[in-house]
Amino acid sequence: MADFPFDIVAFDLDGTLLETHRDLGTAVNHALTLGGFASFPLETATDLIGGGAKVMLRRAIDDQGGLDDDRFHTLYKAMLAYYGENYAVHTSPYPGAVAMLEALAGRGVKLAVVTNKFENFAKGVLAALGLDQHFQIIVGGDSLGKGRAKPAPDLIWHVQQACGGGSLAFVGDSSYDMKAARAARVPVVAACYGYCDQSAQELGADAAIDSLDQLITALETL
Ligand SMILES: O=C(O)COP(=O)(O)O
Ligand SMILES: [Mg+2]
Repeated sequence: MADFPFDIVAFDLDGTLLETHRDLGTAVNHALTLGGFASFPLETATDLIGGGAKVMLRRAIDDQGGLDDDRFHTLYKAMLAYYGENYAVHTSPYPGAVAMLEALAGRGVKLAVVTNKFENFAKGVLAALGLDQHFQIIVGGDSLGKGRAKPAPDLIWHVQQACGGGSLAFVGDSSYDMKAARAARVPVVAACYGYCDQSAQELGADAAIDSLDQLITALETL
């Protein structure tokens, strides 16, 4: 039993543990350029993140008039290939991430990642940043198959089971995370510094934090 109100803390990745928008945005821009579309400023990539790579490219292309399925698929594959080679160029953990993960582990809490990124990208980027060893399990949008990524509850239940059961709290930055946690019937903390597609109030989390330094106290007072 952990010396903490939760046995397991599961984290979203993009916009929660890692600042990934520059590398994701560069990969989208690579595909947009190949397709003859205008690229966009990397800072605005934050608005496209949350639903996984395909949703991200679809939103960027639909903003410029859309594309037929075959050509979209070609650009999507090019984007994934580019990202797979360049996912840790301008990606870093948010301030306080490592200290917070170590503090939770020191209190006997099991840690997991539940992202809508592809599992191999999530594992690759965490390994490149030297963070993978903190986690008992890392799952992505493709880990359980179609229709089981967030906002479905399945990935959260999967990591809960893989960690041996027990109480779980979830931490995420987007409406996908809030809906998945609600569907899984677990408490959720909103990372308001992330790529939130809604205000803290609209996200309707059980607690909200402005930095990862605030997470442990937020979880203790849920
Ligand atoms: O890459 C995305 O769009 C989503 O990733 P996340 O679930 O880690 O936020
Ligand atoms: Mg996110």
